[in-house]
Amino acid sequence: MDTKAFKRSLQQSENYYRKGFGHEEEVNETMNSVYQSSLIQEIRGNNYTLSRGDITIRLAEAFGFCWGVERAIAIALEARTHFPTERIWVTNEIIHNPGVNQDLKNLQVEFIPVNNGEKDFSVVDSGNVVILPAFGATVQEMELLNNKGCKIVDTTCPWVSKVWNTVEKHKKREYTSIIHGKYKHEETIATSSFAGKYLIVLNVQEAEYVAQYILEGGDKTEFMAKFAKACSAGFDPDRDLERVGIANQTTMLKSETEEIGKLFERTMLKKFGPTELTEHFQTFNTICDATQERQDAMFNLVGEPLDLMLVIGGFNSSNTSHLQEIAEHRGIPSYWIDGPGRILPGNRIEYKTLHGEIEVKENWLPDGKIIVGITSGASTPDKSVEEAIAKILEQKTAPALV
Ligand SMILES: C/C(=C\COP(=O)(O)OP(=O)(O)O)CO
Ligand code: SF4
Repeated sequence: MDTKAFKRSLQQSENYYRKGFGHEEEVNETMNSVYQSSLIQEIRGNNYTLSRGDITIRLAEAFGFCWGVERAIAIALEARTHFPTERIWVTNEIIHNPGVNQDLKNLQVEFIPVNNGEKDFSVVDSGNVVILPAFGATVQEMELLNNKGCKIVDTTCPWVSKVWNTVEKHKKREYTSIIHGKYKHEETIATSSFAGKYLIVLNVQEAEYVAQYILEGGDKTEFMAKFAKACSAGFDPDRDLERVGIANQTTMLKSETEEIGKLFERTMLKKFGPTELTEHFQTFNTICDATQERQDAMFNLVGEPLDLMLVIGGFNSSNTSHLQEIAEHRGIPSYWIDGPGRILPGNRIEYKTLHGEIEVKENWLPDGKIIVGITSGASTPDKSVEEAIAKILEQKTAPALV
């Protein structure tokens, strides 16, 4: 399929919407009352600090809803207002926050069912409204929905679309896209659907393995087993790594994306020499500002003398996982929760570690004076942070049980 031509014709279709519907005022009011927090605003205005008794809360200087997330939720809410009686679907979670997805369900927005790992689009009828989430959707899904005669409301973040344009450029000039991302993540699945040849690398170690293969060759069977689910159909490492371009999932660890880009640049330089470099390597900066700001703020925060960190965001949220990673690598006790409900009575917390286990920690807030750092992912409403702070204050100021 000529994905670029399809995208262009879709954008001209009268069944395709990617802006609001003129209900901004009403929707902004709802968003403010449901997701914003005056307490958090106050703490922001107080040098990101709140002190009560033995406890000091230090907030990261950038956290919470990014522009793309606010935009996606607002467009979805506007679509509900604009199509009050139509059946409305979302192809996936709109963003990785359980509370926000539940809010949409409460408005009778339905999610495409998944059976045996496959989405079942047979439930969608012509004339239904289908929302594409902030991560986007694959070009095949867009085509299918368009052929069905659905109204498509596209909330894909423009930063994500920028990466799609990048892989289109690679494809046009026959570069293989090396995508730094998670091959199972919706955004990376969508991005790879616009790519020609591609290979997805999760981290620097995987990138180093590929770079070494480029320079020295290696065991092709082992290579293909390692990247079986992370490359385009018919991928051949001996043929398809001569010309590479770098792309990324927008929410990966920024420093890692940069390191991977430099690694492939050095590799191609070594293999082909400086005069041939541009024929074999292409890179564009597609790290989104929000990811950059939240990770930079987190690095600043963990440089302070904190007793512990609380990281709030959906358990399937990639950007939140990287905030947790920064704290864990720094050796700070860090608790990743997907909402304030994980802070339990009796000074206990149910949290996720980077390795994926859900654990319960007793006495997670130590006695005496403590400093707690708090941040939240790009899909977490400030209201959740407010509620978490309220629970911490309640715990620390409640009289001890004897
Ligand atoms: C929509 C989006 C980011 C917003 O945060 P999310 O937590 O929803 O998503 P992600 O970090 O990618 O797992 C994709 O860039
Ligand atoms: S994290 Fe960046 S790319 Fe993702 S939705 Fe937010 S602004 Fe867009």
